[in-house]
Amino acid sequence: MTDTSMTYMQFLLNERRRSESDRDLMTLLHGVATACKAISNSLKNGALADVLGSLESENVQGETQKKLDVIANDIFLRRCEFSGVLAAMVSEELEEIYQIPERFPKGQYVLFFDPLDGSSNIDINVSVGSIFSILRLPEVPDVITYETVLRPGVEQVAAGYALYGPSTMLVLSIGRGVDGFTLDGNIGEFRHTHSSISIPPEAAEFSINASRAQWWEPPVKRYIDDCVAGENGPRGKYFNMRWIASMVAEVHRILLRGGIFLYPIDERNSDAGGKLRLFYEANPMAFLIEQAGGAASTGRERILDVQPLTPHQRVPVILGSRDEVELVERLHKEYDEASRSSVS
Ligand SMILES: O=P(O)(O)OC[C@H]1O[C@](O)(COP(=O)(O)O)[C@@H](O)[C@@H]1O
Ligand SMILES: [Mg+2]
Ligand SMILES: [Mg+2]
Repeated sequence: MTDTSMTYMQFLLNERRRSESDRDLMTLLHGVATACKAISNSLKNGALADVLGSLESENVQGETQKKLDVIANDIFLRRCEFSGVLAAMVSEELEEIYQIPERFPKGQYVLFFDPLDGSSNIDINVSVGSIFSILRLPEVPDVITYETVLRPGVEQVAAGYALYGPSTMLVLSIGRGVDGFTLDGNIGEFRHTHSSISIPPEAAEFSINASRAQWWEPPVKRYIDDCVAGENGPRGKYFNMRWIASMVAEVHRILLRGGIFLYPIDERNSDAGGKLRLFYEANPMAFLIEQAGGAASTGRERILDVQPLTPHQRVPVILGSRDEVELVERLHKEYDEASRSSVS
């Protein structure tokens, strides 16, 4: 039974005592939670406050920025830059690395974040989120370059997300399982509501943007066709489908009731390497999913082992219940082997 009287701050202090995690990591995790509370507040008034709609500007991904993408980005920078524990920040909304201003002390941590995930849902009042990933540098160089921070996902020391839904939640791992907190509007504090979250290995629910089926690779087509075939098909059971178009909301559902989420590489996004970004979407979600007993793959490789090349790199994402992800990986392996043997 989760002791819901425990606040997020108390949880961090306990974790610090139990796992000798250093004080600086807890300071940063507190700053991130404060940023998420402020974003939750900005969202709450929706059309009553001037936060909906798009700007003229585009981000480094070539996407038109939503007002809230920029508001949330500023909130993260302002709430974390003075923490004294950061070496730099990397955001979906900033092309360059955000260097910590000279006037603030620096530390060894790098914060990667997607300030507002599920942006296409903001103006229609559907759940959105924020995603973060934390890396610890061996030392603090004077100037942080991308070479310094382009580390594989296995090196993350913490990751999590905030979900701005009917309630606001924060889900986090510091490498010792996954815990969830719900924002208590009466005291303005996150309280511990979900402890040691674990994903059931089997699943009967998939989520994928089916409008892209025409461009999928054969292994993905095969996997989805078999699910859709239901009881009379090769899987011998019914599979339900969900697509919220907010990765945070999909991952949250999977953490709580299992399932599989796929945003695979396809003919339309293959030049970009996929849709979702490695550093502030795929890596943090893969860290959480694995900590909860699930699996996260590109279809051909464990996401946390992907060797990063560029800061806003995209990768195929297939994550969730272990048995399902392993099945999708097997289908990719068989397909690649068959393709290779057919050309040789
Ligand atoms: O528009 P599509 O193809 O359904 O894609 C939805 C996906 O794109 C995203 O919105 C991308 O994230 P951002 O909103 O942070 O750019 C994911 O949250 C979601 O899973
Ligand atoms: Mg996103
Ligand atoms: Mg975003």
